[in-house]
Amino acid sequence: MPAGRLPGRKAATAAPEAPPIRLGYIDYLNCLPVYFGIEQGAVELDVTVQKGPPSALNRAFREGRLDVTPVSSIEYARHAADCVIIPGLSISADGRVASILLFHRRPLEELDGRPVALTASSATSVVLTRIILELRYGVRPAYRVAPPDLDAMLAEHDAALLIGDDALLAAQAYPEIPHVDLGAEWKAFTGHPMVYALWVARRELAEADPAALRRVVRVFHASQEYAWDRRPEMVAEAVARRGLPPDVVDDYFDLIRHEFGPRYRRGLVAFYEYARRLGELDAVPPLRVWGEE
Ligand SMILES: C=C(O[C@@H]1C=C(C(=O)O)C=C[C@H]1O)C(=O)O
Repeated sequence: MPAGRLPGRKAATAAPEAPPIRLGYIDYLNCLPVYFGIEQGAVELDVTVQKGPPSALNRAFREGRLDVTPVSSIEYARHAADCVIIPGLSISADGRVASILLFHRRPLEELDGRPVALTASSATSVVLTRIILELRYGVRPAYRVAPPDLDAMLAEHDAALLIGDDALLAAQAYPEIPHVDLGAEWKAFTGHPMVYALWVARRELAEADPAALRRVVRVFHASQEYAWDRRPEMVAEAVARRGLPPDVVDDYFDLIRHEFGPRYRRGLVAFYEYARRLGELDAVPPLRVWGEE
């Protein structure tokens, strides 16, 4: 669906003059279980939608062009003062994730000083790649940001990071190219689940119109319930959208988690600690979850 309004109807309780919420939507299957009910018009929310890769939504939010959106978890840490975290929601996995993949032409232990391509779509997984390569494997490659095209990336680099649907599709298209799953690597290295993205709202909006934000939170939860109650339809929609085999999509929807409980929060703080150690963060920010402050 192009950027524009989702088919959800205007909420009856919205103030008539309230402008629609500007909502971000990561254009990957990992967001479908959160937005399926809204897309299908099953739950009401007055929104305009901007779709894009995480890096584009990170930037749009930073520049004040979105009110509520998923952002890379590292992006939250870099701009924590300007936003609040929507409770009970994330894009996470407890180990293998299937969509955060480092494809490699030589063993990871041999990547010291070698060129490694990092997808321009990511922020969090770029840092995760550094943590795994530098702290787990003890190598320090020469990183370059590149568009998410595996052929082009590996023509000039010894390894390439892809995320989201690009990674799911590349694993199907290039079964002969070895890859590691960075969610599994993170779990083996730290024992923690990994939180890749958080939904955030502009702090200004949270303070000026808490009722609007409460509505959004309710709708997100209702939309997810709708999605999981209709898992076969959701899988069929995902298959139609991306042309992935149904069993791959089904497996993916088992792996990807949207919770943000204590274990996931500890995993996120551990990730921030490592990021700080690598100079990717000045400090580990507090997790400011809306309603808990
Ligand atoms: C698990 C994923 O989570 C994501 C990874 C992100 C990142 O690396 O910055 C940001 C948002 C999510 O899309 C994925 O995209 O595969």
